[in-house]
Amino acid sequence: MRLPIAPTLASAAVFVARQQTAPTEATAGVNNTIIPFEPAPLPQAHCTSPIYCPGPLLQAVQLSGLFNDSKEFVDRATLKPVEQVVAAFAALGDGSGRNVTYSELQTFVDENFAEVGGELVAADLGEEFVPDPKFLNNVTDEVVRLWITQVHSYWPLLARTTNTSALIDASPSTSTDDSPSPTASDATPTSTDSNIASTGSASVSGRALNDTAASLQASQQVAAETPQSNDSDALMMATSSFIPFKSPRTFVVPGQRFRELYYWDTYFVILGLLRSQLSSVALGMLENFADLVEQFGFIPNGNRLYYLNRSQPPMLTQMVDVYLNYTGDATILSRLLPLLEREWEWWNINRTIEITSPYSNRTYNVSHYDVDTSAPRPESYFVDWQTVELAGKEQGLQFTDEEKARLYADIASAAESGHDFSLQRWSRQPSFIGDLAEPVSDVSGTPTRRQDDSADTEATSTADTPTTATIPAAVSTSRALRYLNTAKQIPVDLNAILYKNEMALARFHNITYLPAQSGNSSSADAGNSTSPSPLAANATLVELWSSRAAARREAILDLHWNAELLSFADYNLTSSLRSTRWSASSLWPFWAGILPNEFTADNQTKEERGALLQSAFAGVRYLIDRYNGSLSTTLAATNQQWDFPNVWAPHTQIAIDALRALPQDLVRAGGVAKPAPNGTFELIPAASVREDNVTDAEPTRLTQLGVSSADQLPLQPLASNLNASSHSDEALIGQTSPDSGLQYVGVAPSNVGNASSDTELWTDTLIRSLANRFVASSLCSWYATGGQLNLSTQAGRDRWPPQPVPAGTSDTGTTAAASPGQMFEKYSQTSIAAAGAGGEYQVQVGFGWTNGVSIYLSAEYGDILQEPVCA
Ligand SMILES: OC[C@H]1O[C@H](O[C@H]2O[C@H](CO)[C@@H](O)[C@H](O)[C@H]2O)[C@H](O)[C@@H](O)[C@@H]1O
Repeated sequence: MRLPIAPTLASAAVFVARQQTAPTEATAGVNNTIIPFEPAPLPQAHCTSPIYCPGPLLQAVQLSGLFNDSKEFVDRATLKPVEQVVAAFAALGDGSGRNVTYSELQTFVDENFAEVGGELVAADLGEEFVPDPKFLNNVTDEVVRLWITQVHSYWPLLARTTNTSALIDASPSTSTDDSPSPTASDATPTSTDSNIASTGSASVSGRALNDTAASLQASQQVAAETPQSNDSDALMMATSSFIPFKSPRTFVVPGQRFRELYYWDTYFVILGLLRSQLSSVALGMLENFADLVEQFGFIPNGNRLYYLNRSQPPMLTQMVDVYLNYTGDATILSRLLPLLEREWEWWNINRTIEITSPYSNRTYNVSHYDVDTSAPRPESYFVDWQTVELAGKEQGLQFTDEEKARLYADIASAAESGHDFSLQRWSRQPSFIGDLAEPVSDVSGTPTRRQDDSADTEATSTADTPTTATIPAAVSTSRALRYLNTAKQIPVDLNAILYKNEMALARFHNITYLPAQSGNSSSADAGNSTSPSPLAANATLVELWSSRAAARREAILDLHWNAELLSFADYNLTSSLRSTRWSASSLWPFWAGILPNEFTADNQTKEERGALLQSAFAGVRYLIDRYNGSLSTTLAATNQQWDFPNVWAPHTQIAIDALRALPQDLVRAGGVAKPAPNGTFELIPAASVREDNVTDAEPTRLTQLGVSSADQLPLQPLASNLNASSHSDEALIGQTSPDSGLQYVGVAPSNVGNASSDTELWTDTLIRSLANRFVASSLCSWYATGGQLNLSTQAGRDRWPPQPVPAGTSDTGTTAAASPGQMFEKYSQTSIAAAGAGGEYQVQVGFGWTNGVSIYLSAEYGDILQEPVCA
């Protein structure tokens, strides 16, 4: 959206301009404002487009304030060949990129760029799309069934394919298998190499991601009609940031500003697509990812040129696994298995380091997020540039060029994690998240900062440098990204994913199967074998992948498992300690099937070990009791979107799958949910742990949730109607809400469904609660934004009367008219009928993974999902 001149951004542009050394005419009025030029961004090896990658043109446009969201510019195709656009930009100002004015730039953008999204068109799902897929029969509650039927109907709104009439693939290198595509894995051993050590650690200089970006530009030529001519033959070669696939297959986008294919989102989308009987769409997405691995050796964050320097949580192997399990179609492995191995090699070479455990002195290869960049993310240029370049002006943080480059890399690395941003997970010393100055705004106006501020007392200087600093108390949340050091964290979820991938690769090599036949949807890419012979299982590769998995399991148990707290956690290379703060990432190893020795050793009875296993989830149980919503990412209220109170579909899914992955005999031995006469907080394991190695602080007694007492956690605000919305929170009962002045009362936790029997196993209780909570969040938020349920009874219609569509929310980001009622990308743990908030962009709707997980939960747990209470 072009802003006439948005007051905030325009004034920011003026403000920014005044920081520069370049001449400025700011006083002559905003249209004559000089766009900042210095410091010019450094050229980037993995992003070389003169338009969509860091350079004078991108910097001028993104810092001008012309676009409210930097992503809008980089998603616009040009109307002219790239050379002409670059030449037009060079003619502005004094010809060097300096002294360009706002109004000049506005004209330049108008004349040279198309509207966003032209490379994609809505895809027709054809006859495969049925309005009433079989899974609906599993959903017993009428409210849930009517809602999820509509959610299922949103797939066509999110289905896209390449607009072939707008794209001319001019690059043979992107459309043939045999074209030179020098990537990481070309230079590395394949899985037939059994020398694991040879592919061990990586350094920046060892990065093998080649400069494919320049050659890629030729593949993104857009056929565009010149706006100056009515001649329909006047097609000319334009360009865009879109990376086309080999075939224009259908794929599902997250929605709204996320108008391309996203990597880790797709795992959760596919879970829903399969249950919606859209397996060919799921397969097409697997094939799209296969194209990307063939072309680049890895899967970029999304299929945009500006995402080529980073990936996302590596979930393709898991996508293949769920597809294979659901459809039984092992033929897909003939094309995909070598590419899954190739992707693993990329992570091994580019994102794996060798570290020695302080706990055991053993050395391991572990993976982390570590993007090679020294410039702002093109799609978030404005905010990144502010974070880094205004650090001196705003906070007295005098970054060296090297420190600036490091911070840009840590910002991009957080984006690679998929958790952009979490101050708790990616800050230098997560235990020192200060008394952040800005309150969380979406929690009924109640600041929900942690009350344990003891660690902040010495960190109040605003001139700390990032090499030593934690987040000072006085720093606002929007500026706290200056304290990221993502690459120094060893993320427990990433290593759990890679472990699970290694296990899956071992399994895949243990299958004998027929390769794809011609006529099969994957055959076009798999070759034209007319009489395929079976591909045999390969014992050597089973052994190789099993040993890789075993090595990573050892590392995870050593570095990430806290046996006293019975919890996994990220490992922090700066403090050489596991994090003491709880996050949903702690559940991923259980999802991956890693069971620590405490639960398997035979020095305890099975019942004792079963009880211990239940304690490993005591924190999760307490969070369900304490808050209204599903599981949030962390318990630190930082105003970043991957911290409290935001709830994301992936975490509910992984938590449920973690519980499902536990060995059933142990679960049965653990029995029903333990009684908690004094409240469930008391069930949470606690231990004396060191929170950091920087100060000489004594070990602190902390629970699995990273606090010593319940009152150190953010509050669950009460709505004015206590009876309808409040629920059991034993730590707060009797206290007065600072928000409403009302007393907290104890009533049964809401929106958790009903126990199937008195003997319901503890895991089933948690699964039922989590599934109901997530469905309640997405259903209630959908209803609150105009979603309509046409119930069969008058009583039902009275409970769910049509809601007005609130002003400003009628644009679903898909097709507005078709669906009032919004499915959000994120929700809130403290409110059952609200979207999540915080972060660098407006909360988005559509929404791929929310719909996928909602459909999955309805299909798998339709018999225990209940009509929610939305008040
Ligand atoms: O533009 C800012 C960032 O947006 C993306 O991240 C968020 O949306 C993605 C799509 O749903 C999701 O995969 C990610 O987990 C979200 O945090 C993008 O992936 C980032 O790279 C980008 O910088």
